Amino acid sequence: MRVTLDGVTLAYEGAPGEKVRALDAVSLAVEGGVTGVMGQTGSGKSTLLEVMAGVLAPDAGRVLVDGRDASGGAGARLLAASVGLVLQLPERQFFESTVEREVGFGLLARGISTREVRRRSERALALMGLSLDELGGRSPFSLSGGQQRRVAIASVLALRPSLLLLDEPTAGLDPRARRACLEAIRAAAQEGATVVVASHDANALAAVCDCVVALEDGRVTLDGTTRELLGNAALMREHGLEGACAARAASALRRAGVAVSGAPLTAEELAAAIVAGRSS
Ligand SMILES: Nc1ncnc2c1ncn2[C@@H]1O[C@H](COP(=O)(O)OP(=O)(O)OP(=O)(O)O)[C@@H](O)[C@H]1O
Repeated sequence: MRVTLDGVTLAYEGAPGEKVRALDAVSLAVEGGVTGVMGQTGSGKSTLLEVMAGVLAPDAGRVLVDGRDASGGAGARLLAASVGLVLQLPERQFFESTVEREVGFGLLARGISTREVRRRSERALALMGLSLDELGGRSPFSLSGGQQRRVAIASVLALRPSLLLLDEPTAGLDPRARRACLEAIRAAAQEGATVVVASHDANALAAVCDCVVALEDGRVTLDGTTRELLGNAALMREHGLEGACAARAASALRRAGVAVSGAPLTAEELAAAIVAGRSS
C-alpha cells in the first residue's frame, strides 16, 4: 500500500484561543518496507502516525492511499480496512475484559470463525513471545507495562494489516521481547505490509528500517536511507538526534585514529569494518 502525505498541516487546540501546530506542511510517501520516524519529544511523530491512520484529519493538505484521497469515500474505506495502529500507550487501545477477547476482537468483527481467530491470536501472541494459554484469561489492564505493549502489538499483528503503524513499539521491552518485536516488524514488511515505526530508539530503527524521516517542530528535516541517516552520527547530532550506536562508535574510533570504513549500523557491521580497516 502506498501512503502519500501532501502538504499536511495539523494544529491542536492549546490554551484557550491558542493553537499548537504539530505538523507543518509535511510531504512524504511510504510504500512497502519499514520507514522509521525520528524526532525529539513533541516533534510530531505520534500525530503523523495518527494522520496516516485516518484517526486525525489534517487542517490542510491531503493524505492519499494508493492514489485515493483518504478523507472520504473509497479512499477512507480502503484505509480503514487496511490500517493497524499500535498506540504509544497500549492501555489507550484496550477495551476488552480479557487478553483473548482483546487480541481476537478485530478478527471476530471481520466475521472470521472462532477456531481461526484462536489460531491467529495464538500465533500473533507467540510472535511477541506470549502464550494465549497463559495470558488469555487475564485482563489486559492487569498486565505489566511490557506485557501490555506486546499484547497491543499482537492484537494489531493478528489482523495482518497492509499498513502497519507502530508508535514506540520497543519502549519498556526487555532485550528478548525487543528482539521478538523487531523480528515481527521485519516479518510483516517481508509479507508485503507497509510499516511505519515512530521511535526514539535509534538502534531499533537501525535494525529494522529501510529508510528514515526525521521531524523537527512538525517539519520533515531529514529523509533518506537508514544507512545515510542513522549511519551518520555527525549528521544526526547536528539535528539533535542520535545515530546508531555502531555509527557513533565508528566516529569515535576514527577520531582516535582507527580506520573504519563505511557507515556501520550494527555491532557486527562495526566489527567487520574494523577488521577490514586493519587488513587494508
Ligand atoms: N491532544 C493534544 N492537544 C494539544 N496538543 C497536543 C495534543 N497532542 C499532541 N499535542 C502537541 O502537538 C505536538 C506534537 O505532539 P506529538 O505527540 O505528535 O509529538 P511526538 O513527537 O510523538 O512526541 P513524543 O516523542 O513525546 O511522543 C506537541 O507540541 C504536543 O504538545
